[in-house]
Amino acid sequence: MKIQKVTLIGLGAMGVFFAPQLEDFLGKENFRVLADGERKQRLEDKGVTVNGINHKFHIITPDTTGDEADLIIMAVKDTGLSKAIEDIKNQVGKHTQILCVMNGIDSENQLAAVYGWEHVLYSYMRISISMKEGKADFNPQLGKVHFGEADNTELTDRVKAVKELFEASGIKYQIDTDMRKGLWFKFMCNIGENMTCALLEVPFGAFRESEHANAIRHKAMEEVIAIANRLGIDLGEEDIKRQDARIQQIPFGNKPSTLQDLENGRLTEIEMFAGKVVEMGKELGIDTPYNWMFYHAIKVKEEKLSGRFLP
Ligand SMILES: NC(=O)C1=CN([C@@H]2O[C@H](COP(=O)(O)OP(=O)(O)OC[C@H]3O[C@@H](n4cnc5c(N)ncnc54)[C@H](OP(=O)(O)O)[C@@H]3O)[C@@H](O)[C@H]2O)C=CC1
Ligand SMILES: CC(C)(CO)C(=O)C(=O)O
Repeated sequence: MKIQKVTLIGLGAMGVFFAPQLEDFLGKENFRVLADGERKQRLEDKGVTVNGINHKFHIITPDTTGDEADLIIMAVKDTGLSKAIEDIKNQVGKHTQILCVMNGIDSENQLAAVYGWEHVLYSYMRISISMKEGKADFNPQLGKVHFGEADNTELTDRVKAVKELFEASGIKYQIDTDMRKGLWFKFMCNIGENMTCALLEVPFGAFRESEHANAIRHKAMEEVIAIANRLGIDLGEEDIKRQDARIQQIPFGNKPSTLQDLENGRLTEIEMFAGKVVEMGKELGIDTPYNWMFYHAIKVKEEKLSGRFLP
């Protein structure tokens, strides 16, 4: 299996981690961005500017038929996932593989429910990029896409094919031996960090200085560990310690995406973060009071965005 044609849906912060290198390697015809309507027009007219270079990628629409991709990369937000799952329909052929690089632990399940696990690999990102008005500046060497089967003790043909593509196009990647653990570790960090920072309106720097911010972060992460353990995922206190050390190195003023969403007047991915923890806690009989509070408090912050409580 060789990947020659790639379709990306979601040319935002995470999408631009891949797009320039894939276009360089595959050529303009074989690297396509899926979009329609006003979004297509905007991407064709203005493109996106990545590290100072303007790119106008080859845009195709969801109704394009007979031109399936070997690989689909999905980099939309949770709020756009259901529509994106529909939009890729004509891109999925017999051998197509899909990487959905979103945060959270559920996007792969949602994709597999529609297209089948034979088309879906696990994936998540470890890099922070912020995109505003079609512009993003970042060092692609400082982050990675993680991907693979649930268990990668031995690489399957489809994982080898994606690995070969990323190597050839210079995209930094990592294949975790246990991808489900990787995904849940990232989820646990997002719950602790994104939710706490969004609730308290503080940047990552708060975790260097405030025992109170860390107390909330730790309790929220412990709820994720309790759920993960019940599902047989080997996450524990040592993983919290690992992240405690790492968090000291994040630039003081950086903000997780949930706080950035609120500050930019956008709805957040609260349903796939605290919402999912509360939902799974209920199903498994595990109390999740910290995530319950995050869920409802951040929902109120979203309601405030529309000016709902102005006197
Ligand atoms: N940003 C970060 O640092 C990180 C983000 N993540 C995760 O990655 C995922 C993506 O986040 P991010 O890249 O920041 O989000 P962005 O909002 O920057 O990008 C999402 C992109 O998807 C586009 N889009 C949405 N729906 C469709 C559709 N149906 N067809 C075509 N394009 C569509 C949006 O277009 P438009 O703008 O026109 O609406 C936008 O360009 C999220 O789950 C996030 O949590 C993970 C790690 C780090
Ligand atoms: C960039 C990073 C890793 C920081 O928590 C993230 O996933 C987010 O902001 O949503």
